[in-house]
Amino acid sequence: MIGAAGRMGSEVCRAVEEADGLDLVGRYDAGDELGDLGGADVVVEFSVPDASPANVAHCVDRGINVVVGTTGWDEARLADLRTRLADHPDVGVLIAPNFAIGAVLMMAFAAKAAEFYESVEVIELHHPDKVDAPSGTAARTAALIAQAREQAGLGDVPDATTSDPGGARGGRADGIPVHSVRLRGLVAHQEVLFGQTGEMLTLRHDSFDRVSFMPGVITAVRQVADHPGLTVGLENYLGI
Ligand SMILES: NC(=O)c1ccc[n+]([C@@H]2O[C@H](COP(=O)([O-])OP(=O)(O)OC[C@H]3O[C@@H](n4cnc5c(N)ncnc54)[C@H](O)[C@@H]3O)[C@@H](O)[C@H]2O)c1
Ligand SMILES: O=C(O)C1=N[C@H](C(=O)O)CCC1
Repeated sequence: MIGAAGRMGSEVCRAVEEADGLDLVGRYDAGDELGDLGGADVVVEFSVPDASPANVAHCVDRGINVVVGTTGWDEARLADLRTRLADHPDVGVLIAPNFAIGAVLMMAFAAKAAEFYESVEVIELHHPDKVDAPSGTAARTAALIAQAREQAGLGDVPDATTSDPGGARGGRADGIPVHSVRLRGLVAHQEVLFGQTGEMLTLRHDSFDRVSFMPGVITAVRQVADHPGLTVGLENYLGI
């Protein structure tokens, strides 16, 4: 486990220790020498966006499969990883912005709904110790929605705003409005609002506890070696 001392890392260590047929062979965090990672077959990586690419590269170069939950993997970082994986065709890497089954379904439902609505906005809500905004889940949701809208021939979301000195309209990801809330007491939550004349559809998912991510992480650990190359999104392992 890389990032073992973190909120997610410590929960993953617990889950792996409780899982039948899995052995936790090493815990690594900032400043630790990764070396051969204790001879691991699979590494789980939940660290920080700026450290994750180097950690994953270290594993790939040693032929170790990796399950990555760290966010911040933009297209440039993914492209570098694909290049690296080309030299290690047997290694599997899964990068998933959200391992909660409900969040994976919410993203799939949002992609499905996108073509039917003129307006859409994403609101993500997380604990205030989170360092990145928008969340990886919101960024991925926006990318999926943007792709579906483009395929459906939908243009920009309607928005007549011409004055917004304080940034009250929030940010944009792939052209989709995204609003990031940071609030003590929250864990990880997201709403996707779809609007059409006379109606509105709201999709909402809540992770109230980090245990919600563990079934997805354990499923990924068990499957990653059977999926060589780079996979983005747990839905690809779940047949969603
Ligand atoms: N995919 C998901 O389902 C999911 C769920 C929750 C969080 N996340 C993401 O996981 C990441 C971690 O979240 P968290 O809440 O556990 O954060 P955290 O701050 O609690 O933990 C991060 C850990 O990484 C360690 N770290 C920092 N630099 C490192 C390095 N170079 N090498 C190894 N370890 C290093 C830190 O010391 C810390 O222990 C974030 O990017 C977050 O967005 C993803
Ligand atoms: O707690 C976090 O940080 C989370 N990050 C992921 C994201 O950015 O989408 C998933 C949910 C929790």
